[in-house]
Amino acid sequence: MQETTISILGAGAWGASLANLALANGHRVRVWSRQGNETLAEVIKDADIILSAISMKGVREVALKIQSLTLPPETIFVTATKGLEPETIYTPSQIWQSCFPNHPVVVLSGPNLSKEIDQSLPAATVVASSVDSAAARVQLAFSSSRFRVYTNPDPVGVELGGTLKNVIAIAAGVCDGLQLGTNAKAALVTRGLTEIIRIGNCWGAKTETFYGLSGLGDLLATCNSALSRNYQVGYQLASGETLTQILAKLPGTAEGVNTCQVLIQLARQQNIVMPITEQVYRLLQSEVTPKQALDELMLRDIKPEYGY
Ligand SMILES: NC(=O)C1=CN([C@@H]2O[C@H](COP(=O)(O)OP(=O)(O)OC[C@H]3O[C@@H](n4cnc5c(N)ncnc54)[C@H](OP(=O)(O)O)[C@@H]3O)[C@@H](O)[C@H]2O)C=CC1
Ligand SMILES: O=C(CO)COP(=O)(O)O
Repeated sequence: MQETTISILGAGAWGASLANLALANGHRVRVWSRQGNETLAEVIKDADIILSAISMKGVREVALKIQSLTLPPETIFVTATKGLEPETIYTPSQIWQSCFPNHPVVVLSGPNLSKEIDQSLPAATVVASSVDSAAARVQLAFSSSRFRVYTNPDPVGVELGGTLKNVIAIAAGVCDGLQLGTNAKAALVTRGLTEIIRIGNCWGAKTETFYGLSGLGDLLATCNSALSRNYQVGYQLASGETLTQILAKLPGTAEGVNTCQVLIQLARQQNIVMPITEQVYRLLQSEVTPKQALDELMLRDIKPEYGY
């Protein structure tokens, strides 16, 4: 395998897992975090690939810092963040691309609970870019017998699958916390996917992408695992804890909390019907209890399965 210099930005759970995957493949790997001793300039020097696993709230700040540094034009940016910027409704890849218009940007997203990856359990993911050669380079750099990497030509669709499922994972946690059963969970996840496709199409994402690993695949993983922080938020809300209490003890980031706010803003502006997302939003705002949110969903007007 071609040895590559990979700089990972963010030493949280996902950044650390991705750094270990790259190290195991024999690449030169450097990791930057706010807590580290090395400067950003030192860490990204001579990087072939700069991979960001920074949580959404820090993406633009770090991208702007790198903008002031000099980079060779062939440096590839990879983004593994699953969130939306509230002010612009940009996805992370759109932020990186707007800051670095002449560099290839690749999205990496899939059903990838970091704790399982850290145990070397098998997993698959997707890398997507408008620059095929960049996606192929990242695919090669991260592929191994325990991490199967597919390419996809729809970066925004791949990215939104990972981002939008976090809101449905909060709802899935509530569903399990209330012990509503397997039928309810299947209905919730399936109707959740309908909402994801409905709003995802607004960004120009392809419907078929949402049926792939980065969409349905990640939705299934996150809605069915206690390892998911977003699922945990919902599960603990169902047991009566407040959002403040839950977030205070949550290990790491649950991006779905902020993503839900951004989605509701967009859905209301564009008149997109998103009943599950709406109830998750109201629950996070303490406007409804989990039981009231369930009743609101079950008692909506009856309608055909497809269409609004
Ligand atoms: N964990 C997982 O299983 C997966 C996570 N993801 C996504 O990856 C992203 C990161 O998740 P995860 O690693 O779990 O989260 P963590 O909370 O564990 O880590 C977040 C990282 O972002 C950094 N960060 C936050 N704000 C800033 C800032 N302003 N400037 C610089 N660095 C900042 C943190 O730095 P510091 O330590 O200094 O606070 C930390 O390194 C999220 O978008 C998540 O949805 C995607 C797939 C799997
Ligand atoms: O995105 C993830 C798995 O693919 C991680 O999910 P959480 O952020 O909910 O832990």
